[in-house]
Amino acid sequence: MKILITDPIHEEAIKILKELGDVVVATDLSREELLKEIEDTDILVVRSGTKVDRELIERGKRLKIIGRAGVGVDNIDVEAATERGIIVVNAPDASSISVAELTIGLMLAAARNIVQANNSVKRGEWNRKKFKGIELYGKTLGVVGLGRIGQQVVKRAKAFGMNIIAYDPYVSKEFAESLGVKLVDDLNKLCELSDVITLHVPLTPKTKNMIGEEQIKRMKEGAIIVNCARGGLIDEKALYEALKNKKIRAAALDVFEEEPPKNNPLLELENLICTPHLGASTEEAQRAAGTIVAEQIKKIVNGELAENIVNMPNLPAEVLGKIKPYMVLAELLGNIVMQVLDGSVKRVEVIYYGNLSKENTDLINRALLKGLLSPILLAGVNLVNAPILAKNRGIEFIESKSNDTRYGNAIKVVAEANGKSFSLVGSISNNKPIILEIEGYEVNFIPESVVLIIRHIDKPGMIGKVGTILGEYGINIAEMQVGRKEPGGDSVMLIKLDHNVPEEVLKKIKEIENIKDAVVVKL
Ligand SMILES: NC(=O)c1ccc[n+]([C@@H]2O[C@H](COP(=O)([O-])OP(=O)(O)OC[C@H]3O[C@@H](n4cnc5c(N)ncnc54)[C@H](O)[C@@H]3O)[C@@H](O)[C@H]2O)c1
Ligand SMILES: O=C(O)[C@H](O)COP(=O)(O)O
Repeated sequence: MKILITDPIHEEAIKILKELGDVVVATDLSREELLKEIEDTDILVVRSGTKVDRELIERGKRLKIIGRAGVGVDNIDVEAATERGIIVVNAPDASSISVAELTIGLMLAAARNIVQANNSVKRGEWNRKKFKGIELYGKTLGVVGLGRIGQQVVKRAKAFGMNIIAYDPYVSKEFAESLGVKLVDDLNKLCELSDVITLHVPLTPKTKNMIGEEQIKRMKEGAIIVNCARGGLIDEKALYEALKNKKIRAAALDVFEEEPPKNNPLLELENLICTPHLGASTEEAQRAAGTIVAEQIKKIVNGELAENIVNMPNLPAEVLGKIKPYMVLAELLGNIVMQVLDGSVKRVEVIYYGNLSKENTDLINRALLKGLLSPILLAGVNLVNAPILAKNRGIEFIESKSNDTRYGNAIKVVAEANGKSFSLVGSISNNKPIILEIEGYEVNFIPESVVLIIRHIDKPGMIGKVGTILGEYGINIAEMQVGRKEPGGDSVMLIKLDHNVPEEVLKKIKEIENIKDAVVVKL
């Protein structure tokens, strides 16, 4: 397995990755070299320096995982990766404290002209008047984005005696209050009220240029603005004008719209201080980002669920622990359904029962679709792309939740293909998937190995006839059960076998009088 690392990552992370495969560290590749290297790469590990676009992803025919040793995935075409079933994984918590500390550092530097004063002294000057600053104490700090980093900034700014307000439409007033922050419901209002503004939101179409001419116009005369989030959040032209005419006292940027900045007029301004995207560049953050992402990759390679997969819902470890057995069950149910229907599935309905119906079932749905598609698609179905693949094949997927407790925590799957329908109810017993109902008939059956599913009319001797044919061909029965609603009526036989059933044996079984249908399911 080839693991290609194209940005500098911590040596501890490289050590972990070396246990998994052949690591190639190549941090100075040209675009052409990168396009060549990716062709036989299984796992790509990057930071923000490598542009992982659609072209690169499509060239990576063997690519299965893209690891981002850091937070932002805006340099990765996650959509293109998802379509190919490539898992994108990152380390979202690794650098929050480092970025918050840099933010505070830049805020202080901007308020006290530390950078300009340092440069002046080094030039041989001693100008105490020119560099008079302002205190942060008692000033209002406007935090845009109250996520991981925003919260760390709040904690630290409180120690300076700042009054903190925040704008984040996705957090509650109560949550903000618990941090000692007053939430404002409008970005313009935050701009009007703040002495210092700091940005901690992701760059999305919605947040692009969120600080523009209008917002700057609303700001207090002499406000300070800090951006340690992403270039592109601030309209750099508007910022340039405001810094030049001193409407804004100072700006401190760790990030630029184009990195590294080329011919950017902002760099000529005395009241603009900056760092070259250093937010996460500390020993601690780099060790954490690298090792977290390497451990996540290790989990995925070992077939375990990783917590930080970007193109799948992320659930807290304790929730994941609870639903994991049901993911195994759902995948199994989907697999059985497809093998039984053996046709073009048009519609799949899943119903969750018991306490399971209260959980986030997205991952279970994905597992079900993965199980459903695996028997018919040669390769490449995984939890990431299963919903897209199902949609592309025109499969209608319907999920509902029931508070009916008759099965306990259970999953019912009803699917239709070529005018035929098939249903199964499954649950977990002693940590193992179990079938509780098949086509409405109650059973209690652990599905594994090879299962022969027979629909028949309940007549004396049916089991014997099937058993005799299997015996003639040396096929051993490990377990068998019959589900029926009434004696003499339609019934279902479930037979677990130690060996596969050849076509001719299946044909003979189907020819037995009163047998309506027989299918072999391999698990
Ligand atoms: N400078 C660096 O080296 C560096 C390092 C790490 C992260 N970052 C960047 O910092 C930013 C924040 O990272 P984080 O880990 O705190 O992210 P996060 O996901 O934990 O928090 C983002 C917050 O922004 C809020 N938000 C989203 N859209 C918003 C909008 N339109 N208006 C207001 N709030 C909105 C969300 O509700 C969330 O609370 C990201 O852009 C990330 O890429 C930069
Ligand atoms: O999103 C991030 O993690 C930061 O922007 C840091 O990027 P870097 O890993 O390239 O330093």
